[in-house]
Amino acid sequence: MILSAEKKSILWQNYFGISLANDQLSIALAGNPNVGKSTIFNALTGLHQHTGNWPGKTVDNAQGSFRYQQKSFLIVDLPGTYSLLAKSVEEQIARDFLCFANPDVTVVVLDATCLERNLNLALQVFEITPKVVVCLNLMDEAGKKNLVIDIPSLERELGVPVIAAAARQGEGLTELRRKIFEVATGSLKTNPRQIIYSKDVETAINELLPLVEDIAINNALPPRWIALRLLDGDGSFLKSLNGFLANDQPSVHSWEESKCAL
Ligand SMILES: Nc1nc2c(ncn2[C@@H]2O[C@H](COP(=O)(O)OP(=O)(O)OP(=O)(O)O)[C@@H](O)[C@H]2O)c(=O)[nH]1
Ligand SMILES: [Mg+2]
Repeated sequence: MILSAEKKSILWQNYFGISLANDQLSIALAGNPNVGKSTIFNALTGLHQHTGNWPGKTVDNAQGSFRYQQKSFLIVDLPGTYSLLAKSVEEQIARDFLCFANPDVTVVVLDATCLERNLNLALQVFEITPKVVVCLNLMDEAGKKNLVIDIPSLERELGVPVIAAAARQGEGLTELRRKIFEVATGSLKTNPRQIIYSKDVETAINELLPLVEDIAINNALPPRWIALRLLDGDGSFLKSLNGFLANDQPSVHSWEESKCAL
């Protein structure tokens, strides 16, 4: 379900302490630590930035805005995370934002010098939202290591736009803005690669789906993602989900109630 602009801006204020205007398109900037997220954030937003803390946490929060093709964009620089199976506070913040904020586009920044490790996060984000642009940053460093990356093939394999960039040198950012615009406005449709798990896991997912569907619909969060976290026994995610349902979706039953139905 797509949240209305009004409902989304209330949710952002209440849950994330971020002021999102009704006519603004929203961008989440995610990636492993130290891959150049803040460099990209600074290059896109210039002086139009606002920093603070995430509500109730001592972790920095940076938001900024820019205009492109007569549209205003609000971009949120998320803490670096290796995985959405969150352990640290930083990882929980990034995971909660990606799961509950419903950004119009998520930019996943990858380090081109260690693609394999970085792709893990991209594949996890694909399970939450199709509206993804991959920014393959540090291409200059990859060049120094004689790494050659076949971008069109990677794009085909991933099913989302892949932009090669060297953000410190300002390379790739014009194309990045264009793809952000196209995915956020829906003029470019993506089809991110989905992980198919073992037969047993897929059977278990299918058994859980009917039980989590109405939670998922009200949250704009794919039921499959919720089912996977239940199978993981991911207590941190379930706690966040309950908190979110209690604060913003009081009409939706909590996970504790759904568990009774299982
Ligand atoms: N060579 C090169 N260095 C870059 C590039 N992009 C960013 N850097 C450098 O990489 C370092 C980390 O960049 P940040 O933008 O702070 O990375 P980050 O992802 O925000 O890091 P965390 O917030 O700690 O997760 C800085 O020294 C940047 O100047 C690039 O494309 N090429
Ligand atoms: Mg940073």
